[in-house]
Amino acid sequence: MATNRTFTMIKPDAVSAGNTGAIIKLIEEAGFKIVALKKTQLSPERAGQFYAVHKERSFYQELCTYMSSGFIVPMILEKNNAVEDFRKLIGATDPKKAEPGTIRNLFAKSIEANAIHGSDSDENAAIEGSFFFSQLEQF
Ligand SMILES: Nc1ncnc2c1ncn2[C@@H]1O[C@H](COP(=O)(O)OP(=O)(O)OP(=O)(O)O)[C@@H](O)[C@H]1O
Repeated sequence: MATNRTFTMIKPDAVSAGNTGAIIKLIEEAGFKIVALKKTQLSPERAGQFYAVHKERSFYQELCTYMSSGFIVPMILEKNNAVEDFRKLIGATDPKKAEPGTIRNLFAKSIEANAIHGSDSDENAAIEGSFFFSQLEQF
């Protein structure tokens, strides 16, 4: 199961810019099925927990402030080879380096406000999905 799933969230810059629908359309057109979806907002503390792996990085506090600044749309997605294929679909962290046609190339504002998150491994996809969704919601 885990190898066919990934976790994503549309970040505050893209939600507030009204790009949620356009981004979900690209995700579905790329063959991903939506398993779970919600609109929510993180507190700075919850954002800090989600990005705890980055707590020694210089941008950590700024990232937590940004990620709690508005609504986000977390989702669990399903597709063969989901983690790798989704990282390709969203493109590089820095939108200036993201391939044309990728979600970050099309919608990201900066290396921080980069429109969307994608899990980097099957293990993290499962952990991150469970951060936002109960077992009952992950049918
Ligand atoms: N140099 C930076 N300055 C500011 N913010 C950054 C920087 N590098 C990364 N970030 C922010 O931290 C997030 C996590 O960084 P990471 O290196 O894990 O990138 P990623 O794996 O492409 O992104 P994500 O985990 O969100 O999919 C980035 O998506 C971005 O929002």
